[in-house]
Amino acid sequence: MASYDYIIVGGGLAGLVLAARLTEDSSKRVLVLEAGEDLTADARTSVPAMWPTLLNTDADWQFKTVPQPGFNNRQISFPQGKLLGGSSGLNGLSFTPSSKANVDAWAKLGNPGWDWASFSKSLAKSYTLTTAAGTTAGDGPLQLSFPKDTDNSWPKIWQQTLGGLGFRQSGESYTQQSTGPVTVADSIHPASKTRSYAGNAYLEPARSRENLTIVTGAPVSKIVFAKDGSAVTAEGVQYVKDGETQTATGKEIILTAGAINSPRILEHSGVGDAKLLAKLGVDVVIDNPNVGENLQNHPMAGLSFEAVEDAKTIDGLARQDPAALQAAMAAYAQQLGPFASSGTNNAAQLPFPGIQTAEGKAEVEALIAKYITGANNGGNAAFAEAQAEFVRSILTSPEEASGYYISFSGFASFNPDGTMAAPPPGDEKYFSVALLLTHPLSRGSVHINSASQSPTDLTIDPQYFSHPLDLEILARHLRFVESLASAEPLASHLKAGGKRNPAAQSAGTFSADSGLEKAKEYLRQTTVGAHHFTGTCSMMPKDLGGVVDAQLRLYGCPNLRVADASIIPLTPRANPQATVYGVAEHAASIIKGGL
Ligand SMILES: Cc1cc2nc3c(=O)[nH]c(=O)nc-3n(C[C@H](O)[C@H](O)[C@H](O)COP(=O)(O)OP(=O)(O)OC[C@H]3O[C@@H](n4cnc5c(N)ncnc54)[C@H](O)[C@@H]3O)c2cc1C
Repeated sequence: MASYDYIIVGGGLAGLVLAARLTEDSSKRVLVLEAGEDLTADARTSVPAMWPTLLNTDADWQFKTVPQPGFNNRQISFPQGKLLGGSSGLNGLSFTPSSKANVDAWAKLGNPGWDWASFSKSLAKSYTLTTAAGTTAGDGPLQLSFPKDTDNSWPKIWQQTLGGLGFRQSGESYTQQSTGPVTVADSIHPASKTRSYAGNAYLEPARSRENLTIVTGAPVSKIVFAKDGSAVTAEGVQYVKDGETQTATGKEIILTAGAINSPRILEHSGVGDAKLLAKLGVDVVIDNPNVGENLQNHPMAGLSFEAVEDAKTIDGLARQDPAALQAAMAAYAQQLGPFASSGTNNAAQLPFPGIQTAEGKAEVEALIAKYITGANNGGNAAFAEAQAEFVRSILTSPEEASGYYISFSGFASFNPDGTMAAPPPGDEKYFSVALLLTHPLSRGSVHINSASQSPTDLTIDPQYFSHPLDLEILARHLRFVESLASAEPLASHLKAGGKRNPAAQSAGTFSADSGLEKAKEYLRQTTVGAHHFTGTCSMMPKDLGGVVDAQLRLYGCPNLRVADASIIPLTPRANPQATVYGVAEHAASIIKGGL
């Protein structure tokens, strides 16, 4: 049986960052076990716009929530990458670091060394950013760039419209804080305009190292523990390869299977709530009811508005019009056009609508007083208090964002089950704004419901909108989206009285007196979950709800660490990949003894 210094369970975003960094020391032998396959040579991972073609294939875990009462009992299906590189190989490419306030709040929970000042250094190790002017910042493996197109007027329209409403770009858009319009970088290589991700940027330079072994198509079923009195040591892992169960042993195990699968593997291995595990017939190794709790995700909604006839949008391509497809392919040959970018570069981080006025301040204070109460906070009371304090500080500051707005030159709407909706038939063009609640208070859970491993052995319950303040805040941001559409210069690029996405069309306007209630009902009907799960093996003191300590060691088993999106105790304010790269770089420094 082979033995290693480190066994990395899950060769996804965090797993491959760790594999690359830990094998820099040639004396350390590292094994990576990845359930999915190596698709690094597959065009669906490399051509930026092709990622949706990987959804609902074998490269996707194809998860589904239980019915969500806050979403009128809809079940929301959602993807997670099952391939070398994990979700970084099929994600939407936006690279949006979180705010200083968010990361500092992790440290405040009792995680020394995880404040913004320290964490941002690890984040900076991960990327090289090439600006539109061709200058570079940083020298990390991941390549970031902006679209090269110069004939697109939407970015200016977006910035000028927000500028007219008092929101000017501030701070640095991708390396620190920023409130107002932001130009978001893509994880796309500036030279080739292909996806840059853990599967190539981190893996390629490390792949040929003799001390690195990668096994794909190798789902890990459990961690093997040894018990000596009350001391628990992780000895190795059990995995399946070509239908055969195998075991690998290692001095240290690092779990990086993502926010859904990391707690799943722990529970199948006997680490979790003893009562739940005993009921399912799993032998309990470490009793910690926090495993699988604190599941956080951004609720995401949006509005599409009909654009004027000569607007440049991607609706023709989305309707698979052959001429539009041909034009997009020709443009991609020049490293331009919709295939060469995420299409989500023009965004905004905006505070509570109206916070700049005395009325707005009073409104948010009244909402906080009404809704942040013990009865609503649920779960671990001490954590709920800390989380509420953090969210209160965000909501009451004109410098912090409670809404993340992503503009899109085309129809962008979701089906009731969370999948992307196609544009309605016809030849109308659309401009859309997707809206995310940056820091939801609602928290859910993911737990196994059976000791036997199967695709249905998980109960995933994000509990969207279970905290009533989330809906109240998002509804006010939705109204603000509507008001944006009637502000200049954007208004002149939309058809007066034009169509909207069908659900918005039937809901009517949200700005009238009864609009807030309409907005809430529209959100219950149409909001979906982003693919941004965090928190299920949270890093914080155990009595606050923690699963790992600030060195990322599992409570009760010091040679098992968790080091992926699941350790993030308070979710980042927008798309999380940048933060997960930072977490993995930080973890590598901790493990190598540098921190
Ligand atoms: C469709 C989609 C779009 C997204 N868009 C964006 C975006 O535009 N911007 C952004 O910032 N973020 C985005 N994200 C989120 C981002 O990609 C994730 O937050 C990030 O990849 C999480 O990293 P991770 O290492 O925790 O997990 P992952 O990258 O998901 O890696 C986990 C790995 O573990 C493997 N694994 C799981 N279980 C086992 C097992 N039992 N045995 C062996 N291997 C196992 C998985 O197959 C996977 O490879 C998106 C995510 C998705 C799914």
